[in-house]
Amino acid sequence: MGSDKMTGHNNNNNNEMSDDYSLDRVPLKERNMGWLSITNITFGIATAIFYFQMGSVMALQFGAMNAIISAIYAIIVAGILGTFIAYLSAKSGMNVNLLSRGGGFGYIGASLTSFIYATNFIMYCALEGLILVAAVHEFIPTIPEWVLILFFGTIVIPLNWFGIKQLDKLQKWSLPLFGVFLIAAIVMAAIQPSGYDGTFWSYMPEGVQVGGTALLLCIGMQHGIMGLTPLLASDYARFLKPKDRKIGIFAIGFIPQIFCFGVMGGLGIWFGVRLGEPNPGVYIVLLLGIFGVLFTMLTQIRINVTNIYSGSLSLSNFFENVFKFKPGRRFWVVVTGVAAIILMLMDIVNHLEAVMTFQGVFLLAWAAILVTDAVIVKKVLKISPGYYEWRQINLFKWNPVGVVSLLVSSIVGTIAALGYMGSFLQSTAAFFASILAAILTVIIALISKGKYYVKKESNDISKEEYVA
Ligand SMILES: Nc1nc2[nH]cnc2c(=O)[nH]1
Repeated sequence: MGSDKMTGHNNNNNNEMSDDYSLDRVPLKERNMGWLSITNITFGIATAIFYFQMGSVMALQFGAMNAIISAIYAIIVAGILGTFIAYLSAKSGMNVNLLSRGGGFGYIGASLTSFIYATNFIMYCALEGLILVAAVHEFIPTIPEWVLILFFGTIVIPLNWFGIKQLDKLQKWSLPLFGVFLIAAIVMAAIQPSGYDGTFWSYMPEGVQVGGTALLLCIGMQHGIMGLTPLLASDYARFLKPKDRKIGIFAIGFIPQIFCFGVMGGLGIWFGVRLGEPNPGVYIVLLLGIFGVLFTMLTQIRINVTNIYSGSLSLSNFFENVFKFKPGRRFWVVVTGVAAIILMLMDIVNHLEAVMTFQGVFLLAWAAILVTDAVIVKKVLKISPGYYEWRQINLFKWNPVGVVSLLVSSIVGTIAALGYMGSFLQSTAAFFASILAAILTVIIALISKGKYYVKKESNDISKEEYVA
């Protein structure tokens, strides 16, 4: 795609798969996707029934109003971060793996983030796959679970073969079907007698009130996943047409958060309260029968295709940076899929709570560092280049700005999130870790005078791609 000259490395794999760009920015002339197409791809994540579950569990345990307030908080924080990150990606043509290289981490520093990010997608892929396997197994218990794991684990691999254009088609065609199933589920729930007499938002379990500990616990649950959606918007926003940028960054960065936490989470609250059941795997099948299984199949395949896509991009970046190993994105699609299958077969996903807690803190802090670096270090203080360098030849291996900020904030935040610093900090750990990460980013950038961002300034980046 003519980008070899720019990267200084051989990009045969990219040439074969014209829409790959796993190790390279998307060149300006290839940024040709409309905002609606890209927003639609990110809806693959937003339609996951995981968000039903979040809403239902929070409402039944901590009260509907606390669940609603925490959802509004999640939409605002994740939406603001997502919009900024979508802007950086649309301007530079890079996803967060590439942005991190010149955005405060250095190229080995950025491989650290890529690796943790990749493991997160593999774990989510296994988690989402197991939800699907459980629903199908419940309906057809004669098929052994391991067969279902192999089948549904494998099916997402070919669905990722042709990159972003294939994702676009898949999400586009399956969205109307999702809409039909969703409306059917809402109608079926509405015509059933409600398990709760009042309006759904007034539901409160015994002894729980609005605000206080119950609200903090809801916020703590939201923190577990809020960092991920803003970051992964970048895998898709980098393909945005420049002329769609104004509306596009908002559509890609903010609207999916409204859908995840607001619409799906809100429906989860309503279903949970109405049916008195926290598990959508149970109530969707109760409401729709065999169609409930098909609905689950659809939502889980939609989300797992995006998990495999983002996972493969992150693994490509890690192995290129650290081992100079560049077998092409498709190789990493297979590795991500197989790793998720192994996690499912070994049944260890449900024993990774501490790891998931760490990931939640880490992802929000990482998003905060990227945004702080762009807005404060690049734009206000102007102590690092106004563009994002991604070529190893021009980069230092490590930049303490992002690496130290992320390690310190994630470690402190995880200790707090695991409950070692009291119950207030347990629920708010990811938020405070991201504030700490932002402050450290500015302090370390000032102390190091931005020395470790680039070895030498480039003069071949178009002004159009500068973010500051
Ligand atoms: N990207 C992503 N976000 C999620 N949020 C909740 N579940 C998931 C998932 O499997 N993948």
